Amino acid sequence: MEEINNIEVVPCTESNYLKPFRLLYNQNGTKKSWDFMRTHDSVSVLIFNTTSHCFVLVKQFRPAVYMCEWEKAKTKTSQGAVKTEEGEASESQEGQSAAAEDTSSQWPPASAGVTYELCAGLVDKPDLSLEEIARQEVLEECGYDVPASKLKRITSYRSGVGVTGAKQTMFYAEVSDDNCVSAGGGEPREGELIEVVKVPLHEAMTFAYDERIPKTMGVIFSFIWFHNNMSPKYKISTNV
Ligand SMILES: O=c1ccn([C@@H]2O[C@H](COP(=O)(O)OP(=O)(O)O[C@H]3O[C@H](CO)[C@@H](O)[C@H](O)[C@H]3O)[C@@H](O)[C@H]2O)c(=O)[nH]1
Ligand SMILES: [Mg+2]
Repeated sequence: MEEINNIEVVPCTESNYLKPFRLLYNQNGTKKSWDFMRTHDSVSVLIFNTTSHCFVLVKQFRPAVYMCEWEKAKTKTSQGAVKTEEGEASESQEGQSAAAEDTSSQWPPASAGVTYELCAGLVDKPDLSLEEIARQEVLEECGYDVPASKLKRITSYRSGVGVTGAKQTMFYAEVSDDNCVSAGGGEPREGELIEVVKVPLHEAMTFAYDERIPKTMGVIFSFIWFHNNMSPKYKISTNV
């Protein structure tokens, strides 16, 4: 799906997206410190297509996920083999010490960094409501034009409580093929490369609990929310 090359890892000294800080404080008389990142809040949207009875998800390459897989592959290489989540294995090269210098020989395939997610976006436009931002993300990433008033707020929660503590607000959008105005795929100007994928309703629970499919907690939670709140309107199979 993706072709990722010319990979370089460099220190992040300044960012529009993350700002690292250290909080020093006393808790019940004990001196403590905690390192955290300031980042944007976000919205996510569970999209259900009533024409095809499918959930509409996005699939994209996530550098942070990829680097976790790279760390894992590196450890395994030093033990003798490179292995990725999908179970692809390759023998490590002869002359391990020389290979250790050239990290490119240890990069896992790009697919190791691709995850299934709800359509989602950062809250980085102060003049827009959460619903408006969610509406824009549904249009840009998935190609469905739905009015903001049709977005139903599911709930909000803190994501990454140890590192960012940012709030994510989740919405539900019911769409039909008539609302589909483009193929989606994200904003090319922002360098977004997103694949729109459909998960049939009857496969949703199996999909949610299949650990071989890398995905966010939002996908799992929202499928369960749908099961609890939208059935019996739409029947969902739960043979897990
Ligand atoms: O280091 C960075 C970070 C972001 N971007 C740009 O910023 C955009 C952010 O896209 P957006 O759709 O607004 O946010 P997402 O990356 O989809 O992140 C959302 O979706 C994630 C998965 O659900 C959640 O973890 C996040 O909290 C949530 O904001 C990207 O496409 C890039 O264009 C960069 O170029 N470099
Ligand atoms: Mg996004």
